[in-house]
Amino acid sequence: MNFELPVLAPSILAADFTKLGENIQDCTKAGASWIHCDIMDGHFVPNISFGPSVVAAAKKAAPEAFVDVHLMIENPDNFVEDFVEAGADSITVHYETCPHLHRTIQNIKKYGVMAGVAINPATTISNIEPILGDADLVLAMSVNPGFGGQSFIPATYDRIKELARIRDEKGYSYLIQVDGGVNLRNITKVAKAGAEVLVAGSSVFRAEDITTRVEELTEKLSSSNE
Ligand SMILES: O=C(CO)[C@@H](O)[C@H](O)COP(=O)(O)O
Ligand SMILES: [Co+2]
Repeated sequence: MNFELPVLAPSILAADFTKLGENIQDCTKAGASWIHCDIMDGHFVPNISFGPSVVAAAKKAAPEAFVDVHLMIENPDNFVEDFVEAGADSITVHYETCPHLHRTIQNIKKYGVMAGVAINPATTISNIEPILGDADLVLAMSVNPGFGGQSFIPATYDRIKELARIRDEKGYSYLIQVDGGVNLRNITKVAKAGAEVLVAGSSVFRAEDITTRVEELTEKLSSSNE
């Protein structure tokens, strides 16, 4: 899969589902190479979103896009195969839902997709240190998971830096992803802290013009490297 870092991952949770394909294509037209899909079960998080059929529809709308599936569900192992079949290119599970996280990560990798580990804002990074060498992606949640449209929690900046420090020190290779409350005002600071995959939902899909907003956010990401 071809993408340059840092990369924007528009979250379709905030899309207009009556025009999902069109909304996604507005993103890819503007150069978005990732699409983020939020799966919520009403148990781990207090909200229900959608399942594999919507992920399959997203993949159909943009077959060339990298489909990033964020599982905010209990017992994620039971659903990995369904999301792979739906077209997921990466599957991220929450540390908080996985008593056998090592096994879950290996199970995801068995399908040949990227395996990610997410942590809630209140979870200490040291909890996932034993698994960091196996993870392809680490997602530091910058809001409490469950809803779009929340405000970015500023303590996340230090957590991103810590994840980058551990990766350098240990020679690991995971991508650092940040999710929640990313917008035009803070995206440069989030990227400069070391985030490489930046999820944005409401900032993209609630904009007057989705394509323009993706271009604006991507431009800020490109210049954050300078
Ligand atoms: O996983 C989640 C929320 O739990 C996110 O992916 C949100 O969907 C991001 O939305 P915004 O905060 O950017 O509106
Ligand atoms: Co998400």
